[in-house]
Amino acid sequence: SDTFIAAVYEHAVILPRTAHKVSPDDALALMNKNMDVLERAIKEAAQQGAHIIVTPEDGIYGWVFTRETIYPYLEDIPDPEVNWIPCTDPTRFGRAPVQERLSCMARNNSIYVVANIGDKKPCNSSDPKCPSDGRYQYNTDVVFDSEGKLVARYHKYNLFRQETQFNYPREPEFVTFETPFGKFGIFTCFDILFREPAVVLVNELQVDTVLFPTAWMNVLPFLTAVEFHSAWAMGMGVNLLSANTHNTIMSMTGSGLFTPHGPSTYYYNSKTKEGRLLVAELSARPRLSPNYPPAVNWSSYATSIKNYSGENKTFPGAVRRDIFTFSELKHKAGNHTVCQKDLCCHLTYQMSNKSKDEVYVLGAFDGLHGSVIKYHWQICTLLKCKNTDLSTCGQPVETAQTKFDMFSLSGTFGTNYVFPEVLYSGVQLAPGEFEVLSDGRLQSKNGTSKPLLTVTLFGRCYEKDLPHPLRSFLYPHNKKRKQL
Ligand SMILES: NC(=O)CCCC[C@@H]1SC[C@@H]2NC(=O)N[C@@H]21
Repeated sequence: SDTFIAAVYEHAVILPRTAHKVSPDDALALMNKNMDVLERAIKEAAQQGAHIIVTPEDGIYGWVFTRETIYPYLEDIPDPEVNWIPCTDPTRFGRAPVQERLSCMARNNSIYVVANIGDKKPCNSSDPKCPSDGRYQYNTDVVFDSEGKLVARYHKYNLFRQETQFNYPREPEFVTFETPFGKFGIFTCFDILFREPAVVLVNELQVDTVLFPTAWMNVLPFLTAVEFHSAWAMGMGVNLLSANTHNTIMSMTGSGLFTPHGPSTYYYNSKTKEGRLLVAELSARPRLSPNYPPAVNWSSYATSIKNYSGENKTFPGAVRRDIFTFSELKHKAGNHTVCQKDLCCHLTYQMSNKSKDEVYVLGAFDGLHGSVIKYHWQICTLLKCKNTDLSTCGQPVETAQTKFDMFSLSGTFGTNYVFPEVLYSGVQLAPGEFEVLSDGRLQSKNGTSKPLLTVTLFGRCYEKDLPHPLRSFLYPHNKKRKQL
């Protein structure tokens, strides 16, 4: 069929009450409490006609673990090649109550169910990389089809900071599966910032829709969940079904059904403690749709024009640890250029009202981001400073009062991987209010309906990333895959 109905559930995970190791029965009791909530969401999604539902990373037991304390929560998850329906044959691969229950939820409600659980794989001294406790532990996504069959298993490749409870898989896995409603790929959370497996799934394996369980901590100004995930779907030209964990203390909120044209529906709520189900109808094969966005040459416009207004003063400013080059937008309207290293960013803008209480800047960043894992960003951004003191430009700010009649932002990017972001006051997206031209300009269509926080072209130069320090230490002989 041309379309399908997709659902994501932002789940407020019930966390373990103790940091100590618990028995397998206690671990299962906690996981069952979470699965009780997920089951209600799955039933509701199925009633609304959904063909597939995505639930969040860490959604069944949380994230506060050591290798040892997570062990009772893990199950051996077989390769889907084995053709297994845990609901009808629960003991075929040993004890697997979580897989059994997820499979039954899928089967009983005739819906594909996507969940994130932990996989354990015993190893021994014949494997020189085998951890000293005799097992590998993986952060794992699983997919059960509408008959309850395990059809996909994906081990998270780009672990985030303190996920010390899990191992890095030796190689990235490129997991896809076909359905009557398109080809699907899957990866998890921090993976979205890297080439493998994310870009390979889209550009080489040509998936239509990416399934994306996440536990994403929001970071303004460029990396709040809905902002970046919506931009990634647009930049890559695929559907992205993003289910975030809901935990406001950890700044985790923001889920959505994102398409190549922008968000179909999304949710961001930092006030409530409740979860939320989102359901929407999406194109099954967006690349075949007549209005699929044309390819973009991200540097075409910016390299073709002369730098605007060379006499604007620039100043350095920190966005977290990254030092940007900024230039203040002193007037109600104008043209600006700001450059850093190989990147020049151009902006034409007109504010609806120029308030004395708010300062906006144009910023450029071209360099390595990150302290342990170092990966290369090229960023052009129009952003609101926290207050009128220029030293606050780049600090998180959630509200604004200034609307724009127009903006047009472009940059001399050295990459094809540029993700267009527009964020309004209150961390709200701007569906249908902006467009990306084939020459690389990100511009408003009819001005902004709400005050503006940021307009950003977020570029990733994957080939300039430094080798991952831990992965190179563990697996020094792994070859770099040839890039397209
Ligand atoms: N569970 C995860 O893998 C979390 C990862 C991503 C969070 C993103 S990565 C860069 C930003 N820094 C954060 O703390 N949150 C954002």
